[in-house]
Amino acid sequence: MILGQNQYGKAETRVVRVTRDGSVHHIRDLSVSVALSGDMTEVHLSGSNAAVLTTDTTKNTVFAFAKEHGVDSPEEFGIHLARHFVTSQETLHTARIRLAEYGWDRIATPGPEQHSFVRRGQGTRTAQVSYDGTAWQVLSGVEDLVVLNTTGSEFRGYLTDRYTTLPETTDRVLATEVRARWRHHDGTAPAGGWDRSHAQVCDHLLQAFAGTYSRSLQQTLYAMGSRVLEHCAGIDEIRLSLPNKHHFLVDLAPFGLKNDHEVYFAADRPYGLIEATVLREGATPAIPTD
Ligand SMILES: O=c1[nH]c(=O)c2[nH]c(=O)[nH]c2[nH]1
Repeated sequence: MILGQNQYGKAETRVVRVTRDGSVHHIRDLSVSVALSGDMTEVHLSGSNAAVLTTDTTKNTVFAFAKEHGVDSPEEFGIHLARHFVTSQETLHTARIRLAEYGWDRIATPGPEQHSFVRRGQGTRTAQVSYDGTAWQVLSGVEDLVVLNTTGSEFRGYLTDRYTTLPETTDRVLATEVRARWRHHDGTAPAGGWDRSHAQVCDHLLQAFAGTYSRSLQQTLYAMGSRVLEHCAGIDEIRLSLPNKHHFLVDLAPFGLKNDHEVYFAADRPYGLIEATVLREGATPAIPTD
């Protein structure tokens, strides 16, 4: 028997960092998952824990780093953690830090105190930082970003066989829940910073979704990915996973009513799942496909 790939660490540490600027407070809210790999044969085979930095310690490090370094951005926080684990223990060779950020918007209040927030409903920001002591990989991303076009979408001209029942449509609702991850060239920070870059990419994704006349969700996906690569020079690769959130026109004829693209049944499953990577020419694909 041979021990194959293995990794360990504390998953989904929820850390909320409040920064107090007098009576004006700022908040960053993260879920941080640490996965470490290295000389871990003995812990699996003989039960010696001598090479293991405990998952409890990795959780504590997340909290301590939130205090000591603050949270500038998920990417920057992940870089601090990955560098720390790989450079502080000889037995740890690689670190992969996954982060999800839950956004909070300020609730505008009349007085000088600014300490009230409302959870942002628009997508969850994600990041993944990997470091092996030499090379950095930084992926930024977004998930749960739900978007819908009420027209400007058709689907026809597809293959048919004896099992095909789907009618062709020249006007349908197109809706999806965007999951996107994009890779920064050499793990390098964007010129305007991680936060600005993230906001720009999300805006390009939304503009491409809204602005593309869609002959398929596949075509929309490619338009979204290529718009990001066209506008963001530091991004080499983007992977999109787009569930087709089907909206079926309801047959109102039994009630003597005409349905002129007004009433839809929003089915939640099954759903088509359209996934692809869009790459800059010459780039090597490195974003995992799962
Ligand atoms: O945009 C679409 N792509 C498909 O591949 C597909 N398949 C399907 O049934 N509906 C759709 N819609």
